[in-house]
Amino acid sequence: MSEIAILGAGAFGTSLAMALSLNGAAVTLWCRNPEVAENMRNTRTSPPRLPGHNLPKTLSVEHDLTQIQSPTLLLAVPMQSLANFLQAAPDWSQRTLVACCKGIDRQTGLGPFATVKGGAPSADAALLTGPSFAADIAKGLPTALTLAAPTDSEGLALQNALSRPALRLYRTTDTIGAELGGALKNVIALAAGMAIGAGFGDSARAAVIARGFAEMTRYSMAKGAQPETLQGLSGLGDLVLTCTSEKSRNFSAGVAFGRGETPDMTSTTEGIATAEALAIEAELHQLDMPLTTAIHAVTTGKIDVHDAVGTLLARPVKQE
Ligand SMILES: NC(=O)C1=CN([C@@H]2O[C@H](COP(=O)(O)OP(=O)(O)OC[C@H]3O[C@@H](n4cnc5c(N)ncnc54)[C@H](O)[C@@H]3O)[C@@H](O)[C@H]2O)C=CC1
Ligand SMILES: O=C(CO)COP(=O)(O)O
Repeated sequence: MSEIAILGAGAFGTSLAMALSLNGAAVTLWCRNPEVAENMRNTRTSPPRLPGHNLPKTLSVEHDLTQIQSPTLLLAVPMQSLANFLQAAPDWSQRTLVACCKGIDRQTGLGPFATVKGGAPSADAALLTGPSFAADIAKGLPTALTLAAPTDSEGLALQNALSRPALRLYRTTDTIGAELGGALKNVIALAAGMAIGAGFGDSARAAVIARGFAEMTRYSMAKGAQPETLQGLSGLGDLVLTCTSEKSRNFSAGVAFGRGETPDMTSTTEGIATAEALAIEAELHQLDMPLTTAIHAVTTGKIDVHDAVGTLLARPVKQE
Protein backbone atom coordinates (compact mmCIF):
# COMPACT_ATOMS: atom_id res chain seq x y z
CA MET A 1 0.00 0.00 0.00
CA SER A 2 1.25 3.50 -0.85
CA GLU A 3 1.56 5.85 2.10
CA ILE A 4 0.52 8.72 -0.17
CA ALA A 5 -2.12 8.91 -2.89
CA ILE A 6 -3.01 11.85 -5.09
CA LEU A 7 -6.64 12.06 -6.14
CA GLY A 8 -7.06 13.89 -9.44
CA ALA A 9 -4.80 13.22 -12.44
CA GLY A 10 -4.87 16.66 -13.99
CA ALA A 11 -1.76 18.77 -14.44
CA PHE A 12 -1.17 19.53 -10.77
CA GLY A 13 -2.07 16.13 -9.31
CA THR A 14 0.16 14.35 -11.79
CA SER A 15 3.11 16.69 -11.21
CA LEU A 16 2.83 16.21 -7.44
CA ALA A 17 2.59 12.44 -7.86
CA MET A 18 5.73 12.49 -10.02
CA ALA A 19 7.69 14.65 -7.57
CA LEU A 20 6.63 12.65 -4.51
CA SER A 21 7.52 9.29 -6.06
CA LEU A 22 10.91 10.38 -7.44
CA ASN A 23 12.90 9.32 -4.38
CA GLY A 24 11.64 5.75 -4.69
CA ALA A 25 8.57 6.20 -2.49
CA ALA A 26 5.50 4.24 -3.57
CA VAL A 27 2.80 6.74 -4.57
CA THR A 28 -0.62 6.15 -6.14
CA LEU A 29 -2.31 8.54 -8.55
CA TRP A 30 -6.08 8.24 -8.90
CA CYS A 31 -7.48 9.13 -12.31
CA ARG A 32 -11.29 9.21 -12.63
CA ASN A 33 -11.25 8.36 -16.34
CA PRO A 34 -10.54 4.60 -16.77
CA GLU A 35 -9.28 4.96 -20.36
CA VAL A 36 -6.83 7.71 -19.43
CA ALA A 37 -5.69 5.64 -16.42
CA GLU A 38 -5.19 2.58 -18.62
CA ASN A 39 -3.22 4.59 -21.15
CA MET A 40 -0.98 6.04 -18.42
CA ARG A 41 -0.33 2.54 -17.05
CA ASN A 42 0.46 1.08 -20.48
CA THR A 43 2.61 3.89 -21.85
CA ARG A 44 4.04 5.18 -18.54
CA THR A 45 3.46 8.69 -19.83
CA SER A 46 1.66 11.63 -18.25
CA PRO A 47 -1.97 12.53 -19.06
CA PRO A 48 -3.17 15.05 -21.68
CA ARG A 49 -3.28 17.96 -19.20
CA LEU A 50 0.46 17.56 -18.53
CA PRO A 51 1.93 16.17 -21.75
CA GLY A 52 5.52 15.13 -22.36
CA HIS A 53 6.63 13.37 -19.16
CA ASN A 54 7.53 9.81 -18.24
CA LEU A 55 6.08 8.46 -15.01
CA PRO A 56 8.51 7.31 -12.29
CA LYS A 57 8.63 3.53 -11.74
CA THR A 58 7.25 3.71 -8.20
CA LEU A 59 4.14 5.66 -9.28
CA SER A 60 1.07 3.50 -9.78
CA VAL A 61 -2.12 4.68 -11.47
CA GLU A 62 -5.55 3.60 -10.22
CA HIS A 63 -9.05 4.48 -11.36
CA ASP A 64 -11.06 2.64 -8.70
CA LEU A 65 -11.22 4.94 -5.70
CA THR A 66 -12.32 2.15 -3.37
CA GLN A 67 -8.96 0.41 -3.94
CA ILE A 68 -7.00 3.32 -2.48
CA GLN A 69 -6.17 2.69 1.18
CA SER A 70 -3.39 5.25 1.67
CA PRO A 71 -3.61 7.20 4.93
CA THR A 72 -2.50 10.49 3.34
CA LEU A 73 -4.53 11.72 0.38
CA LEU A 74 -3.77 14.83 -1.65
CA LEU A 75 -6.90 16.20 -3.32
CA ALA A 76 -6.05 17.77 -6.69
CA VAL A 77 -9.50 18.20 -8.19
CA PRO A 78 -10.76 21.65 -9.24
CA MET A 79 -12.22 23.82 -6.47
CA GLN A 80 -15.77 23.86 -7.82
CA SER A 81 -15.78 20.01 -7.83
CA LEU A 82 -14.29 19.51 -4.38
CA ALA A 83 -17.45 19.52 -2.23
CA ASN A 84 -19.27 17.06 -4.52
CA PHE A 85 -16.19 14.88 -4.78
CA LEU A 86 -16.00 14.59 -0.99
CA GLN A 87 -19.66 13.59 -0.81
CA ALA A 88 -19.52 11.04 -3.61
CA ALA A 89 -16.38 9.26 -2.42
CA PRO A 90 -15.92 6.52 0.21
CA ASP A 91 -15.47 6.86 3.96
CA TRP A 92 -12.71 9.36 4.74
CA SER A 93 -12.31 8.54 8.45
CA GLN A 94 -8.79 7.95 9.80
CA ARG A 95 -7.34 9.67 6.71
CA THR A 96 -5.47 12.91 6.29
CA LEU A 97 -6.91 14.92 3.41
CA VAL A 98 -4.63 17.60 2.00
CA ALA A 99 -6.52 20.00 -0.27
CA CYS A 100 -4.34 21.11 -3.19
CA CYS A 101 -6.81 23.29 -5.05
CA LYS A 102 -7.14 27.08 -5.07
CA GLY A 103 -10.41 28.98 -5.05
CA ILE A 104 -13.66 29.73 -3.27
CA ASP A 105 -16.70 27.48 -3.69
CA ARG A 106 -19.44 29.42 -5.47
CA GLN A 107 -22.20 27.67 -3.53
CA THR A 108 -20.80 27.97 -0.02
CA GLY A 109 -18.28 30.83 -0.07
CA LEU A 110 -15.71 28.45 1.51
CA GLY A 111 -12.08 27.86 0.56
CA PRO A 112 -10.50 24.41 0.03
CA PHE A 113 -9.40 23.80 3.62
CA ALA A 114 -12.81 24.75 5.06
CA THR A 115 -14.54 22.67 2.38
CA VAL A 116 -12.54 19.56 3.32
CA LYS A 117 -13.07 20.18 7.03
CA GLY A 118 -16.83 20.53 6.57
CA GLY A 119 -17.20 17.84 3.89
CA ALA A 120 -15.12 15.15 5.60
CA PRO A 121 -15.41 15.87 9.34
CA SER A 122 -14.03 12.45 10.32
CA ALA A 123 -10.73 13.13 8.48
CA ASP A 124 -7.80 15.38 9.38
CA ALA A 125 -7.76 18.33 6.98
CA ALA A 126 -4.72 20.23 5.67
CA LEU A 127 -3.81 22.39 2.69
CA LEU A 128 -0.91 22.51 0.22
CA THR A 129 -0.64 25.79 -1.66
CA GLY A 130 1.86 28.34 -2.94
CA PRO A 131 3.70 29.36 -6.10
CA SER A 132 4.17 26.27 -8.26
CA PHE A 133 3.39 25.60 -11.88
CA ALA A 134 2.69 21.92 -12.51
CA ALA A 135 5.08 22.01 -15.48
CA ASP A 136 7.91 23.23 -13.22
CA ILE A 137 7.26 20.58 -10.55
CA ALA A 138 7.10 17.84 -13.21
CA LYS A 139 10.52 18.93 -14.50
CA GLY A 140 11.94 18.70 -10.98
CA LEU A 141 12.67 22.44 -10.79
CA PRO A 142 13.10 23.90 -7.27
CA THR A 143 9.74 24.87 -5.77
CA ALA A 144 8.69 26.17 -2.34
CA LEU A 145 5.17 25.65 -1.04
CA THR A 146 3.08 26.32 2.06
CA LEU A 147 1.71 23.41 4.07
CA ALA A 148 -1.13 24.60 6.32
CA ALA A 149 -2.52 22.40 9.09
CA PRO A 150 -4.58 23.23 12.19
CA THR A 151 -1.81 22.26 14.65
CA ASP A 152 1.96 22.54 14.40
CA SER A 153 2.42 18.82 15.10
CA GLU A 154 0.11 17.84 12.24
CA GLY A 155 1.91 20.35 10.01
CA LEU A 156 5.33 18.99 10.99
CA ALA A 157 4.31 15.39 10.26
CA LEU A 158 3.01 16.36 6.82
CA GLN A 159 5.99 18.60 6.14
CA ASN A 160 8.29 15.64 6.75
CA ALA A 161 6.16 13.25 4.72
CA LEU A 162 5.77 15.50 1.67
CA SER A 163 9.06 17.44 1.44
CA ARG A 164 11.47 16.39 -1.29
CA PRO A 165 14.91 17.77 -2.27
CA ALA A 166 13.41 20.06 -4.93
CA LEU A 167 10.06 20.49 -3.17
CA ARG A 168 10.56 22.62 -0.07
CA LEU A 169 7.58 22.93 2.23
CA TYR A 170 7.12 25.67 4.84
CA ARG A 171 4.43 25.13 7.45
CA THR A 172 1.83 27.35 9.06
CA THR A 173 -1.22 26.88 11.26
CA ASP A 174 -2.98 29.81 9.59
CA THR A 175 -5.22 27.71 7.39
CA ILE A 176 -7.50 30.69 6.66
CA GLY A 177 -4.69 32.92 5.42
CA ALA A 178 -3.15 30.14 3.34
CA GLU A 179 -6.39 29.15 1.60
CA LEU A 180 -7.49 32.74 0.97
CA GLY A 181 -4.12 33.82 -0.44
CA GLY A 182 -4.21 31.00 -2.98
CA ALA A 183 -7.82 31.71 -3.90
CA LEU A 184 -7.67 35.48 -4.25
CA LYS A 185 -4.42 35.68 -6.19
CA ASN A 186 -6.14 34.03 -9.15
CA VAL A 187 -8.66 36.86 -9.35
CA ILE A 188 -5.88 39.47 -9.25
CA ALA A 189 -4.00 37.49 -11.92
CA LEU A 190 -7.04 37.82 -14.17
CA ALA A 191 -6.86 41.60 -13.57
CA ALA A 192 -3.11 41.69 -14.30
CA GLY A 193 -3.69 39.75 -17.53
CA MET A 194 -6.47 42.15 -18.51
CA ALA A 195 -4.13 45.12 -17.98
CA ILE A 196 -1.56 43.55 -20.29
CA GLY A 197 -4.09 42.28 -22.86
CA ALA A 198 -5.75 45.69 -23.11
CA GLY A 199 -2.36 47.34 -23.63
CA PHE A 200 -2.31 49.36 -20.39
CA GLY A 201 1.33 48.39 -19.83
CA ASP A 202 3.65 47.16 -17.09
CA SER A 203 3.10 50.13 -14.77
CA ALA A 204 -0.63 49.40 -14.72
CA ARG A 205 0.12 45.75 -13.99
CA ALA A 206 2.33 46.75 -11.04
CA ALA A 207 -0.52 48.90 -9.71
CA VAL A 208 -2.89 45.93 -10.04
CA ILE A 209 -0.48 43.66 -8.15
CA ALA A 210 0.04 46.14 -5.29
CA ARG A 211 -3.60 47.20 -4.95
CA GLY A 212 -4.66 43.59 -5.47
CA PHE A 213 -2.40 42.52 -2.64
CA ALA A 214 -4.00 45.19 -0.41
CA GLU A 215 -7.42 43.82 -1.36
CA MET A 216 -6.36 40.23 -0.69
CA THR A 217 -4.99 41.20 2.72
CA ARG A 218 -8.06 43.26 3.68
CA TYR A 219 -10.45 40.46 2.78
CA SER A 220 -8.39 37.72 4.40
CA MET A 221 -7.92 39.64 7.65
CA ALA A 222 -11.67 40.27 7.81
CA LYS A 223 -12.06 36.47 7.61
CA GLY A 224 -9.54 35.88 10.42
CA ALA A 225 -6.24 35.46 8.55
CA GLN A 226 -2.88 36.69 9.83
CA PRO A 227 -1.32 39.36 7.58
CA GLU A 228 2.09 37.59 7.73
CA THR A 229 0.60 34.60 5.93
CA LEU A 230 -0.50 36.83 3.07
CA GLN A 231 3.07 38.15 2.85
CA GLY A 232 4.42 34.62 2.41
CA LEU A 233 4.51 32.01 -0.34
CA SER A 234 0.79 31.30 -0.36
CA GLY A 235 -0.11 34.99 -0.79
CA LEU A 236 2.45 37.38 -2.21
CA GLY A 237 4.63 34.58 -3.62
CA ASP A 238 1.82 33.05 -5.63
CA LEU A 239 0.43 36.46 -6.58
CA VAL A 240 3.73 37.50 -8.15
CA LEU A 241 4.11 34.20 -10.01
CA THR A 242 0.60 34.18 -11.38
CA CYS A 243 0.51 37.87 -12.38
CA THR A 244 3.78 37.72 -14.30
CA SER A 245 3.75 34.47 -16.26
CA GLU A 246 1.93 33.42 -19.39
CA LYS A 247 2.13 29.87 -18.04
CA SER A 248 -0.71 30.92 -15.72
CA ARG A 249 -4.17 30.06 -16.99
CA ASN A 250 -5.68 32.90 -14.97
CA PHE A 251 -3.23 35.46 -16.32
CA SER A 252 -3.70 34.16 -19.89
CA ALA A 253 -7.49 34.25 -19.57
CA GLY A 254 -7.15 37.85 -18.37
CA VAL A 255 -5.02 38.69 -21.42
CA ALA A 256 -7.76 37.26 -23.67
CA PHE A 257 -10.47 39.29 -21.90
CA GLY A 258 -8.25 42.38 -22.23
CA ARG A 259 -7.96 41.83 -25.98
CA GLY A 260 -11.72 41.43 -26.25
CA GLU A 261 -11.35 37.71 -27.04
CA THR A 262 -13.02 34.70 -25.41
CA PRO A 263 -10.60 32.77 -23.18
CA ASP A 264 -10.25 28.98 -23.32
CA MET A 265 -13.23 27.97 -21.20
CA THR A 266 -12.15 24.30 -21.11
CA SER A 267 -9.12 25.06 -18.96
CA THR A 268 -9.26 25.12 -15.15
CA THR A 269 -9.28 28.90 -14.65
CA GLU A 270 -10.21 29.06 -10.97
CA GLY A 271 -10.29 32.87 -10.72
CA ILE A 272 -13.52 33.22 -12.70
CA ALA A 273 -15.80 31.30 -10.32
CA THR A 274 -13.83 32.61 -7.35
CA ALA A 275 -14.45 36.23 -8.40
CA GLU A 276 -18.18 35.44 -8.39
CA ALA A 277 -18.01 33.83 -4.94
CA LEU A 278 -15.99 36.76 -3.57
CA ALA A 279 -18.29 39.39 -5.07
CA ILE A 280 -21.20 37.74 -3.24
CA GLU A 281 -19.24 37.53 0.04
CA ALA A 282 -18.03 41.14 -0.30
CA GLU A 283 -21.57 42.41 -0.73
CA LEU A 284 -22.90 40.26 2.10
CA HIS A 285 -20.25 41.43 4.55
CA GLN A 286 -19.86 44.98 3.18
CA LEU A 287 -16.18 44.51 2.31
CA ASP A 288 -14.49 46.94 -0.10
CA MET A 289 -13.31 44.77 -3.03
CA PRO A 290 -13.14 47.09 -6.04
CA LEU A 291 -10.80 44.98 -8.20
CA THR A 292 -12.65 41.74 -7.55
CA THR A 293 -16.02 43.37 -8.24
CA ALA A 294 -14.69 44.82 -11.51
CA ILE A 295 -13.19 41.47 -12.58
CA HIS A 296 -16.45 39.69 -11.88
CA ALA A 297 -18.32 42.28 -13.98
CA VAL A 298 -15.89 41.78 -16.89
CA THR A 299 -15.88 37.96 -16.77
CA THR A 300 -19.68 37.90 -16.74
CA GLY A 301 -19.85 40.27 -19.73
CA LYS A 302 -21.49 43.15 -17.86
CA ILE A 303 -18.73 45.64 -18.69
CA ASP A 304 -15.57 45.58 -20.79
CA VAL A 305 -12.02 46.05 -19.51
CA HIS A 306 -11.88 49.73 -20.50
CA ASP A 307 -15.10 50.49 -18.58
CA ALA A 308 -13.71 48.59 -15.58
CA VAL A 309 -10.56 50.69 -15.55
CA GLY A 310 -12.61 53.87 -15.93
CA THR A 311 -14.68 52.90 -12.89
CA LEU A 312 -11.57 52.07 -10.83
CA LEU A 313 -9.80 55.32 -11.75
CA ALA A 314 -12.92 57.37 -10.94
CA ARG A 315 -12.94 56.21 -7.32
CA PRO A 316 -12.23 59.00 -4.80
CA VAL A 317 -8.53 59.47 -4.05
CA LYS A 318 -7.48 58.03 -0.69
CA GLN A 319 -4.56 57.24 1.59
CA GLU A 320 -2.50 54.21 0.62
N1 LIG B 1 -1.75 23.43 -12.81
C1 LIG B 1 -1.02 24.09 -11.91
O1 LIG B 1 0.09 24.58 -12.23
C2 LIG B 1 -1.51 24.23 -10.51
C3 LIG B 1 -2.81 23.96 -10.16
N2 LIG B 1 -3.23 24.14 -8.87
C4 LIG B 1 -4.61 23.89 -8.50
O2 LIG B 1 -4.91 22.51 -8.62
C5 LIG B 1 -6.29 22.34 -8.90
C6 LIG B 1 -6.43 21.39 -10.07
O3 LIG B 1 -5.82 22.04 -11.17
P1 LIG B 1 -5.14 21.28 -12.38
O4 LIG B 1 -4.67 19.94 -12.01
O5 LIG B 1 -4.16 22.20 -12.97
O6 LIG B 1 -6.41 21.16 -13.35
P2 LIG B 1 -6.58 20.22 -14.62
O7 LIG B 1 -7.65 20.84 -15.43
O8 LIG B 1 -5.28 19.96 -15.25
O9 LIG B 1 -7.09 18.85 -13.99
C7 LIG B 1 -8.21 18.71 -13.18
C8 LIG B 1 -8.43 17.23 -12.93
O10 LIG B 1 -9.53 17.08 -12.04
C9 LIG B 1 -10.39 16.07 -12.57
N3 LIG B 1 -11.76 16.37 -12.13
C10 LIG B 1 -12.55 17.38 -12.52
N4 LIG B 1 -13.73 17.33 -11.89
C11 LIG B 1 -13.67 16.25 -11.09
C12 LIG B 1 -14.60 15.64 -10.21
N5 LIG B 1 -15.82 16.11 -10.03
N6 LIG B 1 -14.22 14.53 -9.55
C13 LIG B 1 -12.99 14.04 -9.73
N7 LIG B 1 -12.08 14.55 -10.56
C14 LIG B 1 -12.41 15.65 -11.22
C15 LIG B 1 -10.23 16.17 -14.08
O11 LIG B 1 -10.60 14.97 -14.71
C16 LIG B 1 -8.75 16.47 -14.19
O12 LIG B 1 -8.03 15.26 -14.19
C17 LIG B 1 -6.86 23.74 -9.18
O13 LIG B 1 -7.55 24.21 -8.07
C18 LIG B 1 -5.61 24.59 -9.41
O14 LIG B 1 -5.80 25.94 -9.00
C19 LIG B 1 -2.40 24.54 -7.90
C20 LIG B 1 -1.09 24.81 -8.18
C21 LIG B 1 -0.55 24.68 -9.52
O1 LIG C 1 -1.63 28.29 -9.00
C1 LIG C 1 -0.83 28.27 -9.89
C2 LIG C 1 0.59 28.55 -9.68
O2 LIG C 1 0.91 28.62 -8.32
C3 LIG C 1 -1.27 27.97 -11.27
O3 LIG C 1 -1.85 29.10 -11.80
P1 LIG C 1 -2.99 28.99 -12.91
O4 LIG C 1 -4.10 28.16 -12.33
O5 LIG C 1 -3.37 30.40 -13.20
O6 LIG C 1 -2.37 28.32 -14.09
